[in-house]
Amino acid sequence: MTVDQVQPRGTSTLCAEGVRVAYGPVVALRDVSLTVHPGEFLAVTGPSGAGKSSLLWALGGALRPQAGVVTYGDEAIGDREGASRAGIVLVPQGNGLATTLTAMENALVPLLVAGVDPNEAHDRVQAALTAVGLEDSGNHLIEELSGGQQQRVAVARALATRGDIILADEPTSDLDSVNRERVMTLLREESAAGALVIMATHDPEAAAQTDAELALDEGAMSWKRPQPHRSPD
Ligand SMILES: Nc1ncnc2c1ncn2[C@@H]1O[C@H](COP(=O)(O)OP(=O)(O)OP(=O)(O)O)[C@@H](O)[C@H]1O
Repeated sequence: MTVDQVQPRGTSTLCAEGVRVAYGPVVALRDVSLTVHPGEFLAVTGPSGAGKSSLLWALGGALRPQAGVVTYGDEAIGDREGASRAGIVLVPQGNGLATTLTAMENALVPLLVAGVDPNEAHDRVQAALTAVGLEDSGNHLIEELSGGQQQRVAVARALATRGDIILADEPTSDLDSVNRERVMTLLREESAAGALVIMATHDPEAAAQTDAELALDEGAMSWKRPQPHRSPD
């Protein structure tokens, strides 16, 4: 996919205010607040168990915080269905693909559910698979693909959906350096076209390619590299 094929995106701001997430006695996020604008590319970093996935899931409506609120524009994000309707796309850690469907089928499902014309959906998915270097793998079952190829299918599925917000949980963790750069370029292109992109990562080189870096440590946040527009604390 080339930059001029990337569609312009929404104009709303994603906000989290005082978000707390706990799993029973385990507190995964403590009082997390952030505001992210269209076109921003944000990295979320921190050690294993720091709360990165929990933050992405809360922002994407996939879990409900015990306290605080997530809003996208004027809309409160309360569940995954509403978030999906609002254009929030999740690339989950471990890719979330159905192993007994093909790569093409996995990426087609969300488009067809959203009512995209089947021919257009097919073209979009083929373009996205080509963009991640898997133009010949559309008819392969997910279980026939390597871990890195599966991860690229998950990225292609998100690209084909053309969401306003892409929440990508360690989207480059299984990739070699060539494919990591390919995926990072695609995510940067999405952000340059106005998508709001938030990526959890353990990879400092990937994090360095974003506009800002939010660090989590035992659920508490700090800005390792502040957002360009953000006033100092
Ligand atoms: N479903 C769950 N049930 C219980 N505890 C959970 C659950 N999901 C996450 N946790 C706990 O919440 C904390 C934060 O987990 P989370 O997956 O958000 O961290 P992470 O930074 O994404 O970790 P990693 O880098 O290993 O993916 C951890 O202590 C984890 O064990």
